[in-house]
Amino acid sequence: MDATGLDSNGREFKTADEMWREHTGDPSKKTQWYRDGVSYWEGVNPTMDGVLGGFANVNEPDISCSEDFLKILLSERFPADARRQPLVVLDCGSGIGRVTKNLLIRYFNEVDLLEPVSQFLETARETLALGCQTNAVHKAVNFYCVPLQDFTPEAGRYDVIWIQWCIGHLTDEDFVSFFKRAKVGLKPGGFFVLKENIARSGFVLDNEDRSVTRSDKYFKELFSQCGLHVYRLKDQKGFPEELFAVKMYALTTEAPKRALRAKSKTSINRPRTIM
Ligand SMILES: C[S@@+](CC[C@H](N)C(=O)[O-])C[C@H]1O[C@@H](n2cnc3c(N)ncnc32)[C@H](O)[C@@H]1O
Repeated sequence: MDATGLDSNGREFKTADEMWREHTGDPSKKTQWYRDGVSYWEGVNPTMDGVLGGFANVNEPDISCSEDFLKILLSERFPADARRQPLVVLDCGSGIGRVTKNLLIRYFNEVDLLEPVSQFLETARETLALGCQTNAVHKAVNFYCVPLQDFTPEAGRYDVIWIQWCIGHLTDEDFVSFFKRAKVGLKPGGFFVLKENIARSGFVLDNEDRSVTRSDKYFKELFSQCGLHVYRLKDQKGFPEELFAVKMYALTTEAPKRALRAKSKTSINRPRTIM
């Protein structure tokens, strides 16, 4: 990737590849990169304020904007009158289960959670067991304590794989390899939702939590390497000005169907012989 970037100390990188080489260029550096990322989150309180970096107030606009997006996607891809099987979702980098509890459990019959920090996952398990709309037809089923780079989903289990505010921990190589493996976990018609902070250009490396904020262009280049297509895109609204912009991408394995183009004027108006 040839995007230029900065780290949180103001250091400039001419290319993302230069940054990745420096931080993850050999197996021991890469192991350390992922260890540092998880250690950072292990030191954070398992609370809403903790997982939202001190901005618990963004929970409400975040969930509301995600819900609007999800409703449209489900109605287009899995219309209620055509559904024959229960809806299943995977919440990746679920933290304390904030997105599951406030959104996913209401729309899906089964939710699986994946989170590498065990105290977060335990908090999610306890919160979800305490009711919060969990019942016989809407329930959290599997709790996987693994990082995304080591996870391969069960083939054909998920209608939706939701990935919010965690993909920045993955190197470009692991990003692409994760999505390629995860595609197999989707049911026919299934899709990914990726919700992420967006850099104005290139990338920004956070040296503290070992995560990279990528630009929209950077993400689109990676999606193309994964063989994924942007089916729909929505900008988050209502967040404080000082925060990064946030986008939601719905990604599919098949290219969006284009409406049949009307015959071009030139072909319509072209002189024809009278039969
Ligand atoms: C900003 S929190 C977001 C949590 C949750 N998605 C939410 O929106 O409330 C980032 C989460 O990513 C998790 N994480 C860190 N490294 C990860 C990795 N390699 N794979 C998956 N998740 C990771 C952290 O443990 C943390 O729970």
